[in-house]
Amino acid sequence: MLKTNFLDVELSNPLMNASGVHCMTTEELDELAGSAAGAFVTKTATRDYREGNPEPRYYDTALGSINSMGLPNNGLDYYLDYVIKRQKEGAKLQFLSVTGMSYEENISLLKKIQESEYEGVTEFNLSCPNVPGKPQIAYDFELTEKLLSEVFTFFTKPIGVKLPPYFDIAHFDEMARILNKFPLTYVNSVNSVGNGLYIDLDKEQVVIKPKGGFGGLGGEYIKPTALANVRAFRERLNPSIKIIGTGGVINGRDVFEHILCGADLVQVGTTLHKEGVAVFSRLAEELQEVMKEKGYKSLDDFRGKLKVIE
Ligand SMILES: O=C1NC(=O)NC(C(=O)O)N1
Repeated sequence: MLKTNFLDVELSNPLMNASGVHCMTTEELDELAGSAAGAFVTKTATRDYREGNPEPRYYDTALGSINSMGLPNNGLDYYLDYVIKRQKEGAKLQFLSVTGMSYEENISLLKKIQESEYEGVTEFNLSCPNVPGKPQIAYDFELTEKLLSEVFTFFTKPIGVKLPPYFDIAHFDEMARILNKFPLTYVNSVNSVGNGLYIDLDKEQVVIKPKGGFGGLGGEYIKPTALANVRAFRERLNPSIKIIGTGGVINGRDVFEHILCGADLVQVGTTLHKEGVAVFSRLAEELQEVMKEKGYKSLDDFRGKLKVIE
């Protein structure tokens, strides 16, 4: 009922973690691999190990979360070794998330993956909002086009881009125009809604230390934005470019809405952080329930079929 196909690999369901949540260590990754999730993605890796921003840097709220992690990770080799090992053990589909701390590092990271034994998917994170002084790449259209143009002069393995949310139709148009130039496997919309501010009223204080309390928002706050980005890119991108929908998934109905907007896979961040890997079986059951209520037998029956008001 929930089975889906991605790069000719059959997945039991369209659910996976959002990069950054429950995927920093091999123990966490093993737990994801052993869970009901259809697939998993690693924490975004930079070339070298990164401590990340000072704590507190993550805070769960009633309606979602705010984070300013600052790309803490164990370095590319740690994650590359992990996915290659699992690939040799027969893993069919894996996602490795990467980003560089400079233009040159972005290129050198992808060259290293291209030259490695890894045959899985690379998720190129163009949208981390939390490294002080490092603007989100994908908000710079020229830079994004320049970077992807160079990447595709040598990169031939499956690759998707993790995008920030856009809030202007002209930006959807411009970004889609650029992305349609490249043989991307997919586009993942959205990363956290950058630079929000959450206040502890009793203390009259922010709740995270980095950047004066500014951080990326996740959870219920961002579902309408996430759905709009999934829908906008599905409407604009070549059908050969798949869509991964991320943002605001609390229950099976939210998963259904992402797929209705065009998502092929759906990632879960904040709710996974709050609930642990049991969230995947809950969401799978709830999605099946919604589909049954509506008389759908497969995801293809309703994917991308959101109706407008004529
Ligand atoms: O791309 C990212 N998005 C986030 O919301 N946080 C992390 C991070 O800060 O490392 N990175």
